[in-house]
Amino acid sequence: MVFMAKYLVRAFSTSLGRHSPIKTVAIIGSGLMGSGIAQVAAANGHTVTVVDQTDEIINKATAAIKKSLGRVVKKKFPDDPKAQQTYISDVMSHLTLQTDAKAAVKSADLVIEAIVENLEIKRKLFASLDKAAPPNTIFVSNTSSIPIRDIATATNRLDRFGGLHFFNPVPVMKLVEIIRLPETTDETFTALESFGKALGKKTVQCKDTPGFIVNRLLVPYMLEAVRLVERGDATPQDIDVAMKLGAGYPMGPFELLDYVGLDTTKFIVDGWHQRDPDNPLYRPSEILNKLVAENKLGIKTGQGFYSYNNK
Ligand SMILES: CCCCCCC[C@H](O)CC(=O)SCCNC(=O)CCNC(=O)[C@H](O)C(C)(C)COP(=O)([O-])OP(=O)([O-])OC[C@H]1O[C@@H](n2cnc3c(N)ncnc32)[C@H](O)[C@@H]1OP(=O)([O-])[O-]
Ligand SMILES: NC(=O)c1ccc[n+]([C@@H]2O[C@H](COP(=O)([O-])OP(=O)(O)OC[C@H]3O[C@@H](n4cnc5c(N)ncnc54)[C@H](O)[C@@H]3O)[C@@H](O)[C@H]2O)c1
Repeated sequence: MVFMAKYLVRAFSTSLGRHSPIKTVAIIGSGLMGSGIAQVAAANGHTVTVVDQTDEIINKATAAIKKSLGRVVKKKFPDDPKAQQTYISDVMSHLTLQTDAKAAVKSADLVIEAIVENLEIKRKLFASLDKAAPPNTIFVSNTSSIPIRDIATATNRLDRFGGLHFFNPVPVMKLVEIIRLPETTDETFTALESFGKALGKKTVQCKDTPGFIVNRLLVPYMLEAVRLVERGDATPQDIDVAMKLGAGYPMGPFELLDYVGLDTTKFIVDGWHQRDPDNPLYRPSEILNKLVAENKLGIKTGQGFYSYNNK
């Protein structure tokens, strides 16, 4: 009986992935996350339009996707350059990159927002997309730290709104958190779950609680690492070595901060500090503020806690 129940659960969850009602996806924001999500959605057969603010940014994103696909095919088709090229061309043929968000959402089953971590900018975007997209289109935000409700109330579709939180680098990280509002319908939730599975990800669900699951635990850890340095207790290099070799993490906290982006990190810390000013966990960090003021944002600008100019 137990075996039968397990079998049915597994069969159902597999069929969910295969029969995702989401075929056409618009992704707003072509940075680290938007380009990664676009790549994975296109590689799994979705028709994807990615939107950003300028052609220059779009070109950069196209190059980043091709570079990442280059890494994927090396593993998928070792020693077969022709198959590698065919795969890359096929994925790219499912992708359009452009600058008109309203046009992009007109035929989308799902809109994924992956723009800068700023509530007012996200609300403004969603308010305008709400008017341009068909009524049945589902909207999600990939926000790291902003309550989904605060973003969703800019629209009139709370029943078709949720959070879909991917992890960086999207082509490699296997998890997607699905955030559900009380108004999110079962139909919307199931569609998001099947979309996550269709992308080959493991999904977990969480209420609209600060940081959801992963960032609720990760952010205090990362900030405590920065405070160790601010107190002069240890260097970033030694802390990174310690956490990799002593705790088994694939990256140390400073490598990960540079990887995630120090601007995104600062947006998260400032937002949580504003919401919860007495909580010492989210006290602003002097080092982080200084690096961001100097446009040292991590890997994406070539300099953060570490320098990447020679890489
Ligand atoms: C204040 C706090 C702030 C918190 C912010 C939160 C942010 C956010 O909301 C949540 C997050 O995302 S949190 C962040 C969550 N993220 C983490 O915690 C990440 C932690 N880091 C890691 O898991 C690893 O260091 C990496 C996977 C990044 C690199 O692995 P590695 O072993 O050091 O180096 P490797 O050997 O080069 O790569 C290994 C394999 O991956 C492949 N590949 C890599 N990049 C690729 C790409 N872009 N495309 C395609 N493929 C890519 C590569 O080809 C290779 O394949 P192979 O078949 O094995 O040859
Ligand atoms: N960096 C991470 O590791 C990570 C992980 C998970 C979630 N997130 C979240 O994903 C979102 C994007 O983060 P990112 O790291 O990809 O940022 P990023 O800075 O790499 O990219 C953001 C992109 O959005 C574009 N953009 C800004 N406003 C826009 C608008 N109005 N219309 C169209 N494009 C616009 C920018 O030009 C930029 O290309 C944020 O909400 C962030 O919190 C980030």
